Formats: sequence, C-alpha cells, structure tokens
Amino acid sequence: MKPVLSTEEVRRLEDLIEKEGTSKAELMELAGEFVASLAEARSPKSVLVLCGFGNNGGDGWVAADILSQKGSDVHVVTPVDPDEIPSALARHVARRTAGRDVAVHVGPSRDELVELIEQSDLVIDAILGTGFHGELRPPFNIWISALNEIGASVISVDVPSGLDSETGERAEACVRADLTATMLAPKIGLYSGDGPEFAGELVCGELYDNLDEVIGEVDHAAEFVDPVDMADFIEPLPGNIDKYSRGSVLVVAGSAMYPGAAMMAAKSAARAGAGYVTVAAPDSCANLIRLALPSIPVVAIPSDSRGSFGAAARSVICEIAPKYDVVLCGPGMTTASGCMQVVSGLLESDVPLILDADALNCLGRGSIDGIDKTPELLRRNGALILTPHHRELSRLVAGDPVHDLRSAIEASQRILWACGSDNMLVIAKGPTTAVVGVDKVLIPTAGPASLATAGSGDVLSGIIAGIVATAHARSDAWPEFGAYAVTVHSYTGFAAAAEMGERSVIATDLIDVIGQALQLVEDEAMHALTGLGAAASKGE
Ligand SMILES: NC(=O)C1=CN([C@@H]2O[C@H](COP(=O)(O)OP(=O)(O)OC[C@H]3O[C@@H](n4cnc5c(N)ncnc54)[C@H](O)[C@@H]3O)[C@@H](O)[C@H]2O)[C@@H](O)CC1
Ligand SMILES: Nc1ncnc2c1ncn2[C@@H]1O[C@H](COP(=O)(O)OP(=O)(O)O)[C@@H](O)[C@H]1O
Ligand SMILES: [K+]
Repeated sequence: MKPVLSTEEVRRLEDLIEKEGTSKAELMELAGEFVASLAEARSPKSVLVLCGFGNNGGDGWVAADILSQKGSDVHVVTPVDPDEIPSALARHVARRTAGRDVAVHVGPSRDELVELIEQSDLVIDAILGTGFHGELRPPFNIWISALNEIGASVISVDVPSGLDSETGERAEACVRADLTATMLAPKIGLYSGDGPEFAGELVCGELYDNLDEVIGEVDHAAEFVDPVDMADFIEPLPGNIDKYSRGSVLVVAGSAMYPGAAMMAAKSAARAGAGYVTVAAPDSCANLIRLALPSIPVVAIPSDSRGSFGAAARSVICEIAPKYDVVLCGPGMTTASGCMQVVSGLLESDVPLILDADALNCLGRGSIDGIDKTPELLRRNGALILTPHHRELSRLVAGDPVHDLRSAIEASQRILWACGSDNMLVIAKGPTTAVVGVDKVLIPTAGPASLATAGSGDVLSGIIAGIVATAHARSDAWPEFGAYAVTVHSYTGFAAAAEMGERSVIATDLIDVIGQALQLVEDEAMHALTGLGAAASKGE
C-alpha cells in the first residue's frame, strides 16, 4: 500500500527528512532530477519549462538545468527575473540555471508564450504546487489557458498547476497534464475532485532513500491499494468445501417498483464467489426474480399495498438472517415503513451486515440530526458495512455537502468515530471510492466512467457481499476485502468497456465480466509479486 498524504502531512514529512539530514535544497535537486529523467525518457529536442515563484518553480529550474546539460534545447519562462524570485531556494537554482545554456524569458506576452509552446516538443509545468490556494492570479491563468488551448504534451511537477493539492478542486484554468510527477508521496487532491482527470498518468518520485522508515512517522490521509496488496486475500478455491461453507449471502432487496436491483445484487454476489445466495424479496416481485435467476432461491416476504416490504417482513427476515454468513440489505427496497423496520431489525441482529442504497436512506430517515449524532443506531456486535454514494452519504450526515473524495472521507470518518467501532466500514462510492475504517482509509484503483450507470452500485454491493462471505474466517481484514471488492468492480468496468465500448456499458454487462475481473486482479497481483510486472492490464 502506498501512502497518500494531505498537504500538511507532506510538510511534516519534509521537516522530518530535514531533521534526518537531507535539506529541502537537496530535495529540490532530487525533485528536479526526477522530473528531468521523466522528460528525457520522452526524448524531446526542445523543452519549455514554465516556472512559478515558489519551490515548485525551483524544481522546474533544476530540471531545466539538467536537461540543457544533457543536450536538449531548453527555454524557461518565469514571471520575474531570477534575482527577484521570492523563495530563496528557488532563487538560488534559478540564478544558477540562468547562467547556463538555457534561454530565459521573463514575463512574455500571451502571443510570445504561444509561440514558445508551439516550438517545443514537451512542456514542464512547474508553475504551482502544494502552495497554490485561492483564485488563480495573472499571469498564471493566462499561461495555463494558452497551454491547454494548444494541447501541448505536458509533465506537471508535483500537481497540475491550478489544482488544489488538498481538495482536488481546480481553478478556472488548470493544467491538463499527460503525466504528473508527484514528489515523496501522492497528494490526496490528485485522487479527489478534478485531480484524476487533470493529473493524467501519475508517477511518484520517492526522492529520499529512507522514505519508507520516515513516512511511517507522519499520519497518512489514505493509502492507495494496488492489486499486489491483495495477493494475501486471493486464495484458490479449496476442494473440500460445499456450497454453504464456501460462503452464503442473504440479499434483502427489491420491490414491485425495482425488482432488477435485487436481481443484479444477488447475481453479482454469486458471480463474486458466494456458494449459496438467497434473495428475500417482497411477494409482489418474488416470482419475477425467481424467473430471472433460476439458480437463486427466492423467499417471498409479505408486501405492503405498494409492493414493498410490509409490516410482517421484519420478523420473517430476522429469523432467517442468522443462517447466512453475510446479509446484504437495500437495493431497490424503497423506504416504506416495512423497510425501515427491516433495517432496524437487522441492525439489532449479530449477523455481518452490508447496508446499501435504500437501506441507507432508511437509516438517514431514522435519525433526525444525522447518523453521526445518533451512533447508537449503528452500535452492534456484528460487523457492519455501509456503501453510500456521495448523495446518500450527505443524507446520512444530515445534509452536510459531500461532493468529492475528501469530503466523503471526512463524512465517513465522522460516522465511524461517533460509533467508535472497529467492526464497521464505510465504502464511500464516487469516481474515486474510499474504503474508510475507523483507523485507516484505503483508496483502491478507480474504475472508468463507464461505471457511472444505473445499477452499477447494486453490482458493487453484490460483489462486496460475495467476497466478504467467502472470507468469513478473516473478518479482521474487512477493509482489505472491501478494497479488493471495489477493485474487482473497477475492473469489471474496464473489461466491460473493452467489450461493449465505454459509452455503452450497462450494469448487467458488469455482472457478466465479474469472473474476468477477478482473474485480472489476481493476475496483476501474482505477476507483480513474482516480479514479472503487471502484464494483465485493465482489458487492454
Ligand atoms: N518544501 C520542500 O521541501 C520541497 C518542495 N518541493 C516543491 O515545492 C512545492 C511547494 O513549494 P511552495 O510551498 O513554495 O509553493 P508553490 O511553489 O506551489 O507555490 C507558492 C507560490 O505560488 C504563489 N501562489 C499561490 N497561490 C497563488 C494563486 N492563487 N495565484 C497565483 N500565484 C499563487 C505564491 O505567491 C507563491 O509564490 C511542491 O509542490 C514541490 O513541487 C520539492 O522541491 C521537494 C522539496
Ligand atoms: N465517473 C466515475 N468513474 C468511475 N467510477 C464511477 C464513476 N461514477 C460512479 N462510479 C462508480 O459506480 C458505482 C455507482 O454506484 P451507485 O451510484 O450506487 O449506482 P446505483 O445506485 O445506480 O446502483 C459506484 O461504485 C461508483 O464508485
Ligand atoms: K505544477
């Protein structure tokens, strides 16, 4: 797992590294070398380096110096003369570089800048890094819009300029990079909001030899989880099991209005490896589900007049629930009063429970000031996984806005810390999904935008249920299994997009490629472990 840091955590890390004997000036030299090596790999004849006032600009000046010494034709654009750069570290390297065989352009007009961009094979964006905040001021807004308009090939240093490294929010003008060379550790904003779209490919320069030791001494906003981190959680199917011991799931879901959600969640749980999946659905739609899923038993539960779970549902469901390794409740269920009763009954039981979709909306309706103010509703002995998307999460915390990864992590942590339970997980879904436990935040590989299709969340909750059910002996590692399930879901997105075209994927396509996605994740994990490299790529 790779640490993902907040801006403040990066500052603390740099201070610690300095205490260990590597100065910030040395780190700047190493950062510049790293950027230069990435630029060199693209064999540019002519490189344009756009430098800002701060240390991000300093990294750019160092890279310019190295590239010119290696024979590239290097132009540097700076808003002020090197002698007037306010950051002492950056001023030092700027003066040094300006004395070498590098063409320096101070405060060019837009037209002059456009000409310079057009004449170069590669642009290095060292305008703004972690020090950027607030509204983007001239001349950088002009530089960035010119750069994006021309569509030059761009390497951004640390973060794309104009992107807030903490929130992932972008300024009106923000560099659209092909590659972002981030220093020491990725910043959380690179995964949040507009970060993934504007950063392009992300590579991290560790810069410091003993980074692994020092980085453990600062808090981590999150950890990025690769398939290789899942190698311990992927086990071959043992021969001496039966359908029950393999892992059983009860899916409590569906209504006359939304029978499909129950079908998709149940089928996904089975495809993700559960040996025995049962659906408990209102009798209004039970037959429909039976017909669609011949391999899955369906228990018909008394409905209300609108075809949702009725008043008698709670006792019937709570009686059968303990027979299963995991219960998944919510998809397509509606928030009728019978459903609210079902959710509260299941919360009172000890069975490991996943609450998704309408079960979360029932929870939200059942607590007036937000679920973080009424944690007693969630306190239980059995494990609990909540899988809200941003809107559901916002409803759970009484309407506080949740609109990006960072706010989703914060809202999830508020709920978890209020409950104080290490037996609970919030899987906060979004373009980048976070698996949030009381003491750790995992960020699995995000899927493609093809996943933004109705029913995709039902597929995810089914995959989570299937994976968790088959791992029942290892409940201590639910965050890791949650991350594994999210990764598999992401890979269904890649595999389905490769088959169907990225715009045409619908949720049922994702179910059909769960097996393929499980195999892709396993191949990547095993290849990386055995040093063969990640040969199996995401459906390419
Ligand atoms: N501190 C360190 O030890 C290291 C820092 N490094 C680099 O240093 C960067 C951080 O450097 P700084 O803290 O100097 O910050 P930056 O260089 O990211 O930005 C600070 C400068 O940007 C200007 N600025 C801020 N907001 C602006 C806005 N809205 N419009 C226009 N200008 C704005 C400020 O006036 C200031 O001069 C990192 O991103 C990284 O690239 C690396 O050299 C590695 C070592
Ligand atoms: N732009 C995107 N890129 C990648 N994944 C996405 C994107 N938008 C949504 N997703 C994923 O798709 C799923 C959608 O779930 P959800 O909103 O619950 O759908 P539904 O309620 O229709 O089933 C989540 O797993 C989410 O992480
Ligand atoms: K930058």
